[in-house]
Amino acid sequence: MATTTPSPTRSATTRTTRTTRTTTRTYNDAIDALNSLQTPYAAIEARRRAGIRPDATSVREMRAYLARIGYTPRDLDRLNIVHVAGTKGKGSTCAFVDSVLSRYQRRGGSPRRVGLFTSPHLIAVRERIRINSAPISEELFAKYFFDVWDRLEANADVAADDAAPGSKPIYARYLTLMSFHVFLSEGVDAAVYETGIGGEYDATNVVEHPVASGISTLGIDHVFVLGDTVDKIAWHKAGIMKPGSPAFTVEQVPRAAEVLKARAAEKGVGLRVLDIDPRLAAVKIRPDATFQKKNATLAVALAETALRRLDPSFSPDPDALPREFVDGLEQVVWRGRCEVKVEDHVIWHVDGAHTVDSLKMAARWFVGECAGRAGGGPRVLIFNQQGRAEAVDFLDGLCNTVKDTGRGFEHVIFCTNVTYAATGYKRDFVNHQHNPADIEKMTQQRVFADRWKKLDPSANVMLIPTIEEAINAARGLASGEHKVQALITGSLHLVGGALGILESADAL
Ligand SMILES: Nc1ncnc2c1ncn2[C@@H]1O[C@H](COP(=O)(O)OP(=O)(O)OP(=O)(O)O)[C@@H](O)[C@H]1O
Repeated sequence: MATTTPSPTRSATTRTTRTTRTTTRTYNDAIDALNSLQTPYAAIEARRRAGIRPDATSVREMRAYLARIGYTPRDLDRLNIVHVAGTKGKGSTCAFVDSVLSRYQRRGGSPRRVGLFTSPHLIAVRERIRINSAPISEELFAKYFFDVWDRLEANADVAADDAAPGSKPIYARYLTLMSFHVFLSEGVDAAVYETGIGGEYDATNVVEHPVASGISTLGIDHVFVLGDTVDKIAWHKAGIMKPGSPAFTVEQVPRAAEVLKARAAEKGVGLRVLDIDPRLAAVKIRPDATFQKKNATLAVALAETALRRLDPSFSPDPDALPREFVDGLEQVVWRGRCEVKVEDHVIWHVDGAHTVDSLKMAARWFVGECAGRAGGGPRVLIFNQQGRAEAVDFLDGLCNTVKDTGRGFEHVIFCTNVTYAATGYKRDFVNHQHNPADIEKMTQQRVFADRWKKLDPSANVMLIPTIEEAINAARGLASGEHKVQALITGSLHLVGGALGILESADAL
C-alpha cells in the first residue's frame, strides 16, 4: 500500500509537530493509547443516571479536533463521502457500496482508491478503516494514529471554545477523526462512512457535503441515546441528510417513513424511497433474503450517485446493472454476518445480530440453513450481550423462531464477552465500558438463562465464562456422524471473538 502522505490543507492556527517517536511506536502502542480513550463504566453510568444524552456539542467538538489536526470540514469534500445511517443493514450497505466503487477505475486507467469507515470492529481495530476493502496495515494504522495524537497535543488550545484545551476525542470519535486523516493523506477518490450511533449527533456528521446520504432499515436500538420509539430514532438518523445532497432510503415502518419525509422537507432535501431494484433479479445476493435486497438496492443508488460525481460520463442503465456492480454485490466480503464455517464436527453459523428484529432474521437464516441438510446433529446456541438490560427481551423472538420449526436449540450457552480463558481480552477488545463485577459474576448471563428456561424448559442451558470455553463446549457436544449445528449470535463482540478463535486471529 502506498504510504505517501501529502500535507493536508493546514488551517492557519495549527502548528505542525516534528517528532521522531512515530517511527518507533507500534500498532499495539496505538491500541493501548486508543483504549485509554474509552469512557469508563462508572462515567457512563453517572451520565446515564443524570440523563445526559449526546447533543450538538459532539459535532462542534469534532470540528474543533479536525482543526487541531489541520483540516476544515471543507477539506472533507475532497473525499466524496457517501454517508449511511440506519438501525439495521447500514454496515452491509456500506460494504456493498465500497465493493462496487472499488471495481471502477479512474479516468486514464489507474485503480480507484475507495475508503471505508465502519464500526464496530470484529477481529482487529484496524478493520474500521479500509482502503479498497482491505483494513489498513498495522504500520499505517500506527503511523496515522500517532500523527493525529501528536497534532492534537501540539495544537491543544486551538478552537478551545468547542473542545476542552488539551483534551482528546473519545474512542469512536478519535477513530473517526483519524479516518479522515488516513483517507485525505492516502488520496482516496471516494469514502463510504457508516455512522456509529444515530446520525444527527454522531461524530461522522461533521461531514457537511456528502455526495449522497442513505438511510437503511430503521427499528429500535440504542434506546438510551436515541429514544424509545421508532420516530425518535428516525429523527436522529435523518440528521445525516444535507441540503444539496441527494438522500435515499428503503421502505420503512410508517412512523419512521413520516419522520424521514418531514425532516427531508425541513432541510429541502430530495429524499427518494426505493423499492427493491428489479435489476437485482440478475444478481446473486447473499443471503437471498428480502432484507439484504433492500440493503443492496440502497447501495446501488448510492454507488450510482457517487459514480456520477466521480465520472460525469457515467450513466446508469435502467435495465441492467454493469458488470462492476454485479461483481461488487456478489463478491462483497462482510464478515460476521450470515457466515458459515464448517469444521469436522461442527457447522458454525455466525451472525452479529443484536436487536429484536435482526435476531429473528438471524434465527430464520439459521433454520433455513439447517433445513437444507439431511439429519443434523444437536442444535446449539452461543449467545452474548453485555451491559444492556433490555437484551433479555432479544431472547423471545430468537427462541420462538427456531422452536416454531418443530425443533428448538437442544443446548443453549450464555457466555460473557471475555475472549480467552487464560488471558482474558485480546488487546483490540479491551473494554472498560462494562461493569467488571457483572462479568465476573455472569450477572446478565444468569438473567438470560432464567428467561430461556421459561421459554424452552426442554433446553439444556449452560453458563460459561469465556467465548473460548463456550466454543469448546459446543465442540464437545458432537457425537456420532451428524455435525453439531451451532448458531453464534447476540453481539458483534462475541462474533468477532469467536471468529478470531475459529480461525487464526490475523486472518482479516
Ligand atoms: N435491512 C435489514 N433489516 C433487518 N435486519 C438486517 C438488515 N440488514 C442486516 N440485518 C441483520 O443485521 C445484522 C447486522 O447487519 P449490518 O452489519 O449490515 O447492520 P448494521 O446496521 O451495520 O448494524 P450493526 O453495526 O449495529 O450490527 C445482519 O447480520 C442481519 O442479521
